[in-house]
Amino acid sequence: MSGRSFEKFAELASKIIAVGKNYADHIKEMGYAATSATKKGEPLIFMKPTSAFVKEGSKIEIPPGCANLHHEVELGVVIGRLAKKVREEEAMQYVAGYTVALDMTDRDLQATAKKNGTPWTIPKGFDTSCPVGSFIPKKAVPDPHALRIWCKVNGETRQDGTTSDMIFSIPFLISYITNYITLYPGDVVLTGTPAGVSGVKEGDVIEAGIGDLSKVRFEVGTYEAPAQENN
Ligand SMILES: CC(=O)CC(=O)C(=O)O
Ligand SMILES: [Mg+2]
Repeated sequence: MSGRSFEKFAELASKIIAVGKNYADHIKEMGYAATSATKKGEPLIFMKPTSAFVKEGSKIEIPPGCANLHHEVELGVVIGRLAKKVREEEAMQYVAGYTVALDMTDRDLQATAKKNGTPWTIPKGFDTSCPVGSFIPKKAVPDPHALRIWCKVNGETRQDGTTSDMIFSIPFLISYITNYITLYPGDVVLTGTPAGVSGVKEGDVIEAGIGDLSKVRFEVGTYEAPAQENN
């Protein structure tokens, strides 16, 4: 993204790589047996399409047929340089900054996918499933593993955790992911959610933040077709 501002990360062709089961309290609330994300003790990785990005000012759309839409507040890591097979010790050099993100999830559809062993593409990747805040430059965050991360629905606190509770650290995750998938400037890595995920419905207001660094506000709504232009 040379010469371009990272403020635009959500408008470019940026991948969203998401990490699941990275906080023990969330693993517990979801009823998972072990604290390792996978049988091999490696992180659980999935992707969201770029069409999942939504910025403040637009609504989070409830996907068709969804009766159980959950919020998951997450620290988003914005990649600054092409990263391929990066060593853990050098991984932070590839970080441009951070953002507050929501990993919106159709929980019923995800449960069905888990039961059937099918991918989470629709339950995690539907349009507007990745609301993001503004870009926070790396220099504004002395320690990304010591940040309060919180989420409120209609003013009521639902999630209040700390990034110090991540099971897999940011350098480990970048190294692990780039061993398989090359990351490009503007790509975003969602680092998992702490406990407290809960359902939202039309009209609810979700606020989320990372410490005092960044705060976002999104309203939950339904899809509104753009007005037809008369030729
Ligand atoms: C169980 C999940 O939905 C995994 C996930 O996204 C997480 O943040 O943990
Ligand atoms: Mg998540």
